[in-house]
Amino acid sequence: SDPSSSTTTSPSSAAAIISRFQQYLQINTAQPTPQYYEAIDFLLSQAKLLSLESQTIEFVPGKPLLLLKWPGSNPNLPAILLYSHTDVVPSEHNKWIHHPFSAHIDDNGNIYARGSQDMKCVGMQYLEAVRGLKASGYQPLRSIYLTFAPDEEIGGHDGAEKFAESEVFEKLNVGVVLDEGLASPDENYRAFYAERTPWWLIIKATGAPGHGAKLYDNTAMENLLKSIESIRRFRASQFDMIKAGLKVDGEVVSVNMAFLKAGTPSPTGFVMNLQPSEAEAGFDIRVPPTTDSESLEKRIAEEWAPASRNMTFRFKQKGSANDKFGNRMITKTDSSNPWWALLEDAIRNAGGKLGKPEIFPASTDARYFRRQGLPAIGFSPMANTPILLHDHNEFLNQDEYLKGIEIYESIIKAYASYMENIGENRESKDEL
Ligand code: MET
Ligand SMILES: [Zn+2]
Ligand SMILES: [Zn+2]
Repeated sequence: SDPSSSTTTSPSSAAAIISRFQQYLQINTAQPTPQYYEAIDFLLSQAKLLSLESQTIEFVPGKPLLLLKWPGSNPNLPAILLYSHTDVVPSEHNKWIHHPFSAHIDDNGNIYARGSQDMKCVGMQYLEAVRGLKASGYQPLRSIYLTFAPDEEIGGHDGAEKFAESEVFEKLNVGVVLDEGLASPDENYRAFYAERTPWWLIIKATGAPGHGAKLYDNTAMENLLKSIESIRRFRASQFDMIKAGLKVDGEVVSVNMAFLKAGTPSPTGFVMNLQPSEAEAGFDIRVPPTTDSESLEKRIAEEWAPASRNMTFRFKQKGSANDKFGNRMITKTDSSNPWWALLEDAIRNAGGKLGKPEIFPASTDARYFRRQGLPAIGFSPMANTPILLHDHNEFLNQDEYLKGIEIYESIIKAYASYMENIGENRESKDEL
């Protein structure tokens, strides 16, 4: 038979691997109407070919979470969880050079798709790494779980949050979680030991309504603008520390205005000669794990939305700072956490380089596992790649993707072969 044709049709060939990645990318799982069942069906068909055990769980109807298992030979040892989310953020199709669900590969080998970086790459790379390890005859000591979860991009409340709090999860006896990281424009991969927690703040001003021609105090618009100015100054103070090179993204509080809602609408536009009695603004705030959240809350109550200026505030989302044992949600990177050193070694052994441990500047579902007191590491093997998550023209180069599979084979092997019984009695250890 023709050897070249058998290479291209073999499931382990690069062409077959890339084609499976494209297939996953082509499923439209964009919020707010992700096609979850199509994604799960595709992943399940892959899991069957790999003889993995599978279970689909719907903590909330219509929001399936796929749980796969490669059983280890020693089920008493805590297991490894390879975590990914199936949903992606929406995209403005007509502003992309290739349609975001085409998974088009250009002449440079760049694969364009929403989710190519965040984080369908990682989900499929886990599966491909499992395929490679199985083909090599590897047998894990620890059980390996793969989770494909819904709704990360809208907060993870009906996905990872419920999963991490479930009895199903407790029974898995997970010892360490891998979740997403970020692309790196240089040759060093990035790994994250913590993340900023999201506070989605809505402030509302009320004030006296009146004629558009009148100057008077305590209008809703004026009250809101004073707050916006105060928030803008705070934002600048945080950004200045980054600009001065004193801090990096994950170490300061970010505040960005997400919306402004004010005015009196009419069929022909906003009414111009009427000062509205209400005005609202929404802010995406990200709080580092080291920030004193009480003082930030005080700042919000006293400076950004003071009752004395007829302001109120509420949180659309407010992540917790501490885990369920009252500890800060920070995964250790020192010798007390062998998973970190194992990760570093495994990446190096596969020919990759890892930069310094970082705080993830945005938010991931890893926070729900850290909240359970578990070590969770954010890592997406994308070096030499511009950071394009949530951006137009998100892409990942196919060679980087293939390299990432080798990196995961090395990591999974190191993790699932690790003998030491760790990750147990965490609660009592913290009390000592
Ligand atoms: C705030 S929920 C997390 C959604 C997304 N990963 C983000 O960081 O914006
Ligand atoms: Zn993500
Ligand atoms: Zn995202």
